[in-house]
Amino acid sequence: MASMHPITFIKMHGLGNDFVVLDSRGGPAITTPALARALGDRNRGVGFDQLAEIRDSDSADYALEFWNTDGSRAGACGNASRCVASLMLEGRDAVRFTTERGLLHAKRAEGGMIAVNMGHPQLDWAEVPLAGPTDTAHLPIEGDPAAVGMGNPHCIFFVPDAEAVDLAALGPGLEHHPLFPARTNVEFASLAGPDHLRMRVWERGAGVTLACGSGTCATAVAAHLRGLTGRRVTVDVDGGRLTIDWREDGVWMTGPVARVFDATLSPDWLEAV
Ligand SMILES: N[C@H](CCC[C@H](N)C(=O)O)C(=O)O
Repeated sequence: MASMHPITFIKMHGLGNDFVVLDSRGGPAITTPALARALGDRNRGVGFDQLAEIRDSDSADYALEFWNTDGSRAGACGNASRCVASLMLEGRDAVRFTTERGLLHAKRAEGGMIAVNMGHPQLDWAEVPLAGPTDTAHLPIEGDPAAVGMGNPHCIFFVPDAEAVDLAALGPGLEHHPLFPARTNVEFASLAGPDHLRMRVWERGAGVTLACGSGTCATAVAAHLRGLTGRRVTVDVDGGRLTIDWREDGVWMTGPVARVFDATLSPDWLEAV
């Protein structure tokens, strides 16, 4: 892939859910499926769970586009949204940005944390999307999972012990289950205490990750709808802790972010992509 200008990027993570952030505002979009796959290669590229590209927006402060390591697009990514917001919040109290699912908001929270409103959950089968009319609260899949959309699809299982689940063994089959025509992210959660969940995730297009913001929101929504928790919960994922608050104006997610390094892609490497 030839490029006229050096491409710089920022490596970030939220609870170990790691990202390459590209900023192509003021110019043409950079990411292609081939570039996402090459950059996502942890041996020959940089490595990430998702790539987030910042674009210009007519209606908000900026727009965000998300890519998985397999070169597919993701409609939502909560942790990358929080990471990019932390950059954009410099000198501002709040930011508004557009994603595939619409307008979202983010702001600073206590202790250096960043909070993002991930919007309203999608509980209708067509919105998730599922393959046909189905009760999203109880899917006809062994283990009685629920389906929740957060701008991307999630299939959530409540199990006695999330830590005992073999994600790598179960993830691929569920990601490609025929009930989910756009594939799905898969979460396994157990109740760790009052309004406290333990959750682990297999991500569509990326595999096992240490955290998934949209998945945490979807799990908190499903847990509340099943009567397991209130509307505000603490969720422990493999990479740390997120707080989810399902309010009137949407599902808020609060947690830490980290900027790891800034770098420039080598033109020679880019040429070979
Ligand atoms: N890690 C992201 C979700 C990526 C979802 C992606 N794997 C998809 O294809 O939907 C998050 O923090 O929300």
